[in-house]
Amino acid sequence: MDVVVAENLRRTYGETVALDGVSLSVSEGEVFGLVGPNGAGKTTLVRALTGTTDAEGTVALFGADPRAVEEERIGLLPQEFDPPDRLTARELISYYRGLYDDGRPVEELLADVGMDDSADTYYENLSGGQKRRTCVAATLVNDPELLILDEPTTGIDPAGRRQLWRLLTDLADAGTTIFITTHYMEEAQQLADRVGLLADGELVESDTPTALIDEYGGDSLLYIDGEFDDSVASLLDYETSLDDDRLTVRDVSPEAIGSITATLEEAGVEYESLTWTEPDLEDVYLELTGQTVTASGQILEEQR
Ligand SMILES: Nc1ncnc2c1ncn2[C@@H]1O[C@H](COP(=O)(O)OP(=O)(O)OP(=O)(O)O)[C@@H](O)[C@H]1O
Repeated sequence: MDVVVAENLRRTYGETVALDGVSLSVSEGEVFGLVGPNGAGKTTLVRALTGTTDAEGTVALFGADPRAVEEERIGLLPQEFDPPDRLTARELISYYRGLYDDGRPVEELLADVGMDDSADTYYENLSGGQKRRTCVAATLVNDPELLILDEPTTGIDPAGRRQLWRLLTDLADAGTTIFITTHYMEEAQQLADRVGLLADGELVESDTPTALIDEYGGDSLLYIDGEFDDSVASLLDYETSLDDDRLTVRDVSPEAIGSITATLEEAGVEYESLTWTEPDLEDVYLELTGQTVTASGQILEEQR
């Protein structure tokens, strides 16, 4: 069953087209990762999906209008969620838990997000990552069937991010449907069953990370650094290019690296170092949109 279905969503703000005909669906138990840089339209899409902004097109959550769905079924973490500063993490989660008849135990929620040790610290004194984790716990009080998280890990340090990934993976394993937005390509690649690539309000492509990388990621590359002459390329049965002191060998599997180095050594070619890289979602995004997204979510440059 599809838990989320959006068809042809379009939202403009004056001259700005924030969403330009976005259609997607998320099936029960699936983790859908929506990736894109700042300004791509992620928050507008979350707001359209949750019925908190008026967009053209249609949205159904659990087959119904988002505004008609029982609140118990959904957990939503908006990007701008600013709880009162003078509540502790425990008090904050308790407050949200109190909105439901049958909420989850507060201690369990604190433990789930790794906040048990800082549970009695005022929200204003928590680190950025601790704040965000506390907010995630607040979205889980009602044990939602559908979790919608708008950039939940922005500003969280790598350890905190990985902890949240584990939590979300556990929730997904237990059957929770998750719609998560992020500008971290690695996060989408790690977490999502399916990834949607959003650029300038358009959903450019969506598929499993593996399928996207296979289709658009390009070749794996082996970089061999050393001082070579032009004849080195002819030794190898691969597509190569020589640039300064770097020989790039395309489409090399990890298993083939040994035979390449053996060939070089047999021919008496010395090299300084080897680096092997495989394509990832960043390469896919660049290939499809011409954009590289920085760690802070900015577009580095339009590369074509
Ligand atoms: N209330 C608004 N009024 C005017 N323009 C808006 C409004 N909300 C969003 N926009 C514009 O719509 C576009 C998409 O914004 P949106 O916040 O959805 O992107 P985003 O991918 O969530 O970015 P970020 O990661 O920075 O939050 C941007 O150009 C933004 O400036």
